[in-house]
Amino acid sequence: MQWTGLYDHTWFLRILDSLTDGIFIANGQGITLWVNQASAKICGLSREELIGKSVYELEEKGIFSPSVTRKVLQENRPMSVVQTMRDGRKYLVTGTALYNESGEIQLVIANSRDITEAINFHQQLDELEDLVRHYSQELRKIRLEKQHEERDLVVGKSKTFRDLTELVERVADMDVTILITGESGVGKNVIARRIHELSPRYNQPFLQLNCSSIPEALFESELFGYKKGAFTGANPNGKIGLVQLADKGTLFLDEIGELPLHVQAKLLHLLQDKRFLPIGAEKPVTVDVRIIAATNRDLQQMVQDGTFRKDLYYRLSIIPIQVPSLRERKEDILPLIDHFTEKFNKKYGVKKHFEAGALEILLDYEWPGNIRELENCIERLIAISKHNTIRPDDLPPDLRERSSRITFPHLSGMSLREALEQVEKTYLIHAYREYQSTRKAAKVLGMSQSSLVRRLKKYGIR
Ligand SMILES: Nc1ncnc2c1ncn2[C@@H]1O[C@H](COP(=O)(O)OP(=O)(O)OP(=O)(O)O)[C@@H](O)[C@H]1O
Repeated sequence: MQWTGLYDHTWFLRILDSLTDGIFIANGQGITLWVNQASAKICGLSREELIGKSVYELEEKGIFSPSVTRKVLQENRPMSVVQTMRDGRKYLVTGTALYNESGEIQLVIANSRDITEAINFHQQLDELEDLVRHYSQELRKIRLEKQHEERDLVVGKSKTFRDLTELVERVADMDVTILITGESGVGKNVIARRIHELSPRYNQPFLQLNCSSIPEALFESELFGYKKGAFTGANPNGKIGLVQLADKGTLFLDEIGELPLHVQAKLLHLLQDKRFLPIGAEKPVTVDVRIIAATNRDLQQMVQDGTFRKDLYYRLSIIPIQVPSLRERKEDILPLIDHFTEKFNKKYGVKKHFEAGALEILLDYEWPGNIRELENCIERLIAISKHNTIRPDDLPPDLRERSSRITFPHLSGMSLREALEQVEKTYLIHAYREYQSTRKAAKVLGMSQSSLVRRLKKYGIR
């Protein structure tokens, strides 16, 4: 066969027929002129059944859909579509037009390539990646649990707490900035550390800066560091800032609301460009650090007041996590009491426990200082209570008075009169707190207002 033989069109058609890709040729009206064997096979029809048919008709009959030839004719430009055929196989079909001298479409040539395997492969790859991500997080969790046997556990049983932990586990893997909000003592630090420990950065540094503990003038050098001789009084060797020390890891900025405005601007640049300029440096330093911020202040209000940058607020709060107060998840109080009792029994080498009445008061209290207040309270009780059983009258008076339960004083040498006075005092405090007026409280208690006022005075209740 001579090369010149290639110009014989039957030879061209034989070449096209030998391809595994489908070739489908239609004219400018969408009438099928010729298809190669592969294309006929893909369509599930014989060549004779296809030639002469309009692509509009074939599309309507569901032989293929969408028709790339129709799209090329309608939009007058090369097009690609993914077709799913009746046997479920998927094809990437690319259509191109050939034009005549007056610029009208003369032919549309569609090429179909089987991508079923490629798509399946991609899907399998995605599933595999999900699985790897899932198992590596599970492994990190197991490792954490093991470490927590020696260190502190993250305790909680309520639905609110479980939702929170689920959210934490989900966002740990996403390498984004997180803003944790919530009242003081709810566990924002604990959550930030857990996010880091469950993230792929777990074996890199976790550094923490409490922005309320730093004088304004030192913020910039603490976070971003400075070069040799940057200013008088500085360390002559320069200083590496926390941002750089936390490279590849996580930097937790607690009390972010305290960050001065000029440092807010620098932090924003860091978040946007992943680069920063140490004080006195000429060249920026590139870092890969994940920022987690926390606050118990209302940042939105601070934005409105002009004390916190709006752009930084949006940048930080890509994923906001609101940690609920302990009074919004009262179910967690008991497991936390158990946990802290065990922890401080171990610490002080004792075996103390709470009497039911004392537990009731602890469960009933509002805990305005949240988990920190609860933890401190349990530690104090374990450390200083005289007996192994901690009773209601061992609890701090403030806590007893704020509880809405009436507790009966323990038989500890108290006379009946003293015991009754104690009960009376608690009851009066409650009535007064509930109704906020001596007139209303007296009515409910079935006594005169003057007699109530006298008794309140007697017990020093204001
Ligand atoms: N789920 C929990 N299980 C066990 N201990 C917890 C839990 N959450 C918090 N704690 C403990 O409570 C105390 C206060 O927690 P943490 O410091 O994280 O609170 P915070 O919200 O960051 O407080 P602040 O706003 O004052 O910084 C810590 O001693 C911490 O170990």
